[in-house]
Amino acid sequence: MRIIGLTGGMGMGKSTAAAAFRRAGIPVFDADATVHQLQARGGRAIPAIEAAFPGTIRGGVVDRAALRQAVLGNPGALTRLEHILHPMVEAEERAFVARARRAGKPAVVLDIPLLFETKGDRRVDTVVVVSAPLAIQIHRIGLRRRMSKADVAAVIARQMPDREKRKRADVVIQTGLSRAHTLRALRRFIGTLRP
Ligand SMILES: CC(C)(COP(=O)(O)OP(=O)(O)OC[C@H]1O[C@@H](n2cnc3c(N)ncnc32)[C@H](O)[C@@H]1O)[C@@H](O)C(=O)NCCC(=O)NCCS
Ligand SMILES: Nc1ncnc2c1ncn2[C@@H]1O[C@H](COP(=O)(O)OP(=O)(O)OP(=O)(O)O)[C@@H](O)[C@H]1O
Repeated sequence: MRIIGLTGGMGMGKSTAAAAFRRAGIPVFDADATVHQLQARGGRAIPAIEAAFPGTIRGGVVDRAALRQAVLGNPGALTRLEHILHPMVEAEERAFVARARRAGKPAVVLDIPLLFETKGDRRVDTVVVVSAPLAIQIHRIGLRRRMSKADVAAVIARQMPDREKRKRADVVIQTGLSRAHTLRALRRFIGTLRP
């Protein structure tokens, strides 16, 4: 089974690319969504987050805005949060890969924003990086997310620079042009996966 890592900075187009893989019948593991599940009602991460960041759990679920406030711009706190979450995300990822293997899937995609930062690139066969110029990245984040400019800058600063990701990629998908252009490039890559 071919394991493809999909990564790229915030707003670079990971979710758009992941949707194209899903449409082609390739199962996608979504690390951001896994974090959300771990923090939602009954989520496994809630007790540890409550202990480390008192006041960020409201009504039994993580108040993400409050947690963001507690960790962004505070690298030590963000590292503590990552140490709680990343082992749980990796356990979910391993279970996902094992299920796909048992089901005889020819390929899977791991959509992981921090793929390189967490050394996840060692666990995949091919790394696909989605990339667009910084100005377009910031514009797209602004369209979609209710995050302050300072929060956006803090997240981008935390992530490996785009040029470094491109250097380490096996395949770079440009998302700075039209959506049609991006989808064509993805279809070309997906075509190379057929046995
Ligand atoms: C800080 C939190 C509470 C903010 O939640 P919120 O709903 O506001 O944002 P969301 O999760 O959608 O993330 C926004 C963007 O920031 C990126 N991001 C999230 N956490 C991190 C991080 N630790 N380092 C770099 N980028 C990150 C995401 O990939 C996404 O592009 C949340 O992102 C979180 O719990 N992060 C820690 C877990 C983590 O490292 N996630 C990254 C993927 S494994
Ligand atoms: N090739 C493209 N052309 C035009 N717009 C695009 C393209 N790719 C993505 N977008 C737009 O850019 C925004 C960000 O894309 P997407 O949600 O796929 O990024 P992401 O990397 O998953 O972001 P995040 O890490 O913040 O979740 C979306 O509003 C999407 O519609």
